[in-house]
Amino acid sequence: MTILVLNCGSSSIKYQVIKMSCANEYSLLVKGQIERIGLSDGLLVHKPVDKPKFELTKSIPDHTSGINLILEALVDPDHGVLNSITELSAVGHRVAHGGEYFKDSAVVNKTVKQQIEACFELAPLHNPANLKGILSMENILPNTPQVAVFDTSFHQTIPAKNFMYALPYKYYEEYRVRRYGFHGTSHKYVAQVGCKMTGIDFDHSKIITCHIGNGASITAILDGKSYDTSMGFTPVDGLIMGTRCGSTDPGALIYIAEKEGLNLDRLSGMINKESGLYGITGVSSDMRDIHAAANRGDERAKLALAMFVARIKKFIGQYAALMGGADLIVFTGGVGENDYLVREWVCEGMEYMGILFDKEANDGVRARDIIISTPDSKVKVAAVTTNEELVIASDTFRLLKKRSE
Ligand SMILES: Nc1ncnc2c1ncn2[C@@H]1O[C@H](COP(=O)(O)OP(=O)(O)O)[C@@H](O)[C@H]1O
Ligand SMILES: CC(=O)OP(=O)(O)O
Ligand SMILES: [Mg+2]
Repeated sequence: MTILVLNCGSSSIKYQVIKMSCANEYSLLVKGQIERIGLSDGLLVHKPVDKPKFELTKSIPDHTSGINLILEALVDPDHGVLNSITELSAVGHRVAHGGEYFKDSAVVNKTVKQQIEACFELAPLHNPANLKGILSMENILPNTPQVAVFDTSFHQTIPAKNFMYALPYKYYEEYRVRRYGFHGTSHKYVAQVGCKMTGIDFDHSKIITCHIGNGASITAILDGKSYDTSMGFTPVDGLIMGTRCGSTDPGALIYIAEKEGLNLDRLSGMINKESGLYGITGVSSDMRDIHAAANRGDERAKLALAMFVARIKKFIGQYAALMGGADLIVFTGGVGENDYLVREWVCEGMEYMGILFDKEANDGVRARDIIISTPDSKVKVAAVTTNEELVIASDTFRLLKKRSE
């Protein structure tokens, strides 16, 4: 089964073409990504396994134009990996919000599309992009099955004491307002890889996974199950992100809305698209630009970095308290995998909870699975490259196989 996986993030599209012959046997044909969607210098990086890498810088205004660029690259005579798009037997999609509709991945049909759309207002930066991906592929390959894999599924084990908000109970009953959590596919995958690297038993352990990309979330995984997570009803809660504010006093938002006469739409735009690293600095939503500005002496960029790191530390502390400690902390996502300085700053001064950080092992390491705690550290720390696409391909294979039996 030749599967195209599309992972439409808020600022990026990651893709892979994977050939799967059975659940654990696969070969990768190409992986790539489009970055900086919506900024003036969008970038396509296309890395076929058997051919040289291809890169293209151009403005990529939205996800649809991004998908078109990817499809062109897949069949290009020089760096393509397929003769024709019709060689694809299935498409697996990452979908951010599945609400309480989906506890597992699903083969896309009319109802599934309606339910993804029903979650639009809960994940305004993601679900529209995810559905656009599905519809674009449906147009191009109307007879090819598509599977949706949800960020929220892994978090369905979170107990009510951690997923409920202390709002009037009727809003949970009437509207299912609760914490859902996101990046579940990634949190589970990197926790399992981190366990293999450190010899920790995934099913009997306390793990804190930090998925820090443009969107960022932290999860407490107790005995192999998601126990709490920093994103909430929507992906705007928790950590400071590229353009999202993360946890903020709701009273402050009401106050600003009143002062500025913001309607709910503009308030939502403000917390989702104008806040976070971009909002604090006015420079960029991209962490690389924030470092560059801080190095030039920009005080607000320095402040944003300090706030970003402090927020991650606070969540690690909360989750260690909630689980009675931690055996393993994992960093992943664009920042977690590449930004060794952020990893170092987060782990600084954490000896009190048993973290002995290995600065030498960590220094300069980007995009590599590596243990960054010293051998005698009680709490292990690792950086792990996430592979949401592989999990999505496996789920696509599993569901379509089951359907054909
Ligand atoms: N070498 C790097 N150093 C620091 N940050 C990086 C590096 N490479 C990527 N990033 C950051 O990772 C973030 C994007 O993460 P990613 O997980 O790809 O995003 P998304 O949430 O859209 O999936 C951006 O803020 C980018 O600056
Ligand atoms: C849910 C979410 O924030 O996703 P991303 O990291 O891709 O923006
Ligand atoms: Mg992402």
